[in-house]
Amino acid sequence: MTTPIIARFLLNYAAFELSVDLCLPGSGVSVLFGHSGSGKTSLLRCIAGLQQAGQGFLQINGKIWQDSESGIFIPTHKRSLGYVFQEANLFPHLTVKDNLLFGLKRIGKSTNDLSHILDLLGIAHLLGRMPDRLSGGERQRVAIARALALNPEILLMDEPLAALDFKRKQEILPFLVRLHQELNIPVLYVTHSQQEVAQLADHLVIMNEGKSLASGPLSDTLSRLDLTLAHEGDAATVWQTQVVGHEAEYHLTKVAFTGGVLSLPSLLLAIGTPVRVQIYARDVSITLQAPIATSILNVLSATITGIADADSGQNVVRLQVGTHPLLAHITHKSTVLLGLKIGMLVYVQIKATSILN
Ligand SMILES: Nc1ncnc2c1ncn2[C@@H]1O[C@H](COP(=O)(O)OP(=O)(O)OP(=O)(O)O)[C@@H](O)[C@H]1O
Repeated sequence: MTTPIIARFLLNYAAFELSVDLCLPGSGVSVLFGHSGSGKTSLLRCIAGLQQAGQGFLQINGKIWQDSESGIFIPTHKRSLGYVFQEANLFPHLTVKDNLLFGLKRIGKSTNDLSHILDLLGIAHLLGRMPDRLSGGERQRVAIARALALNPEILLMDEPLAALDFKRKQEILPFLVRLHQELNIPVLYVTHSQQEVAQLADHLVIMNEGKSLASGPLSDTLSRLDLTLAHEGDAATVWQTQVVGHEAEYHLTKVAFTGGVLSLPSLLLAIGTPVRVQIYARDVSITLQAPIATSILNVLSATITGIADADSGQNVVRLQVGTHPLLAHITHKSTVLLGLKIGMLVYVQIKATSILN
């Protein structure tokens, strides 16, 4: 059992107030998502102790790092945390190895102790290089390794991919996904990118004007009809599935989730491999009876759990498939013609899925 993170802060700048009361999982990736200026970095800085909120309570891994009522404020250098910024900020005059060893020698560690981290981030072959001979993505992977080197109890990442171009982002994301699967410390990850949310988040916090508008498991939060995310053109839910079989003759892979099986374009993955799939609301249609002749392979039974008011002729319908929430964007006319109501048992047809990892 991991202890949840408790973070309560009231921080006042001249023209901005951060006021949050969060309880976050003590493992996995919690993404802080929100518009520019919503307070994501300020929250991360309060957690790191780089900013001292006038009123605050922070508990990480069962330890109290701040309790303004009791006058407790552990300074940043005594907090067991790793911090990764947008820019890698490596020491330019030191090799990758010496950058990693900086701070480690003091506690008698060598790069041998880091072999797992080096493997995870694919940087073992770069140890002798100077930072100016690294690509942006490599530099950032070294910065992440440096943040992990001291074995922190939490990893804070502030838009670690924002300074990279599209190609470099695609290059580094699989490393972050691997980290996510193998790290057993909690990660707080700030981003504006929906792609990073879909690929990395287990828990999603939506920040708005210094407050947490929503905080919950990824798919539950993505599918909340009272939030704008579910209404956007690229609204989607993300399901955790597992490879259960392949149909080589049709170039298909079957993945199972609690609620059924999905067919996906062929994946070269062993049975049992976890796979995240992203299902766009625009790719989901609803039928009252099981379709008998349809080209769509993924037909699942579902229960309607919510219908948002029609906006410009379109309804957002939230469904439950097994234990997974699902969104469908359908025309208001279809909602009326089919007589869709909360609680109805229906079938969903899922036209396409994006495989995230
Ligand atoms: N040291 C400071 N003094 C005064 N105001 C500040 C300070 N730091 C941040 N702010 C203000 O606090 C608000 C929140 O800033 P913050 O950097 O936390 O937002 P953010 O959500 O991380 O934004 P972005 O996504 O653009 O990085 C902004 O209005 C910013 O101008």
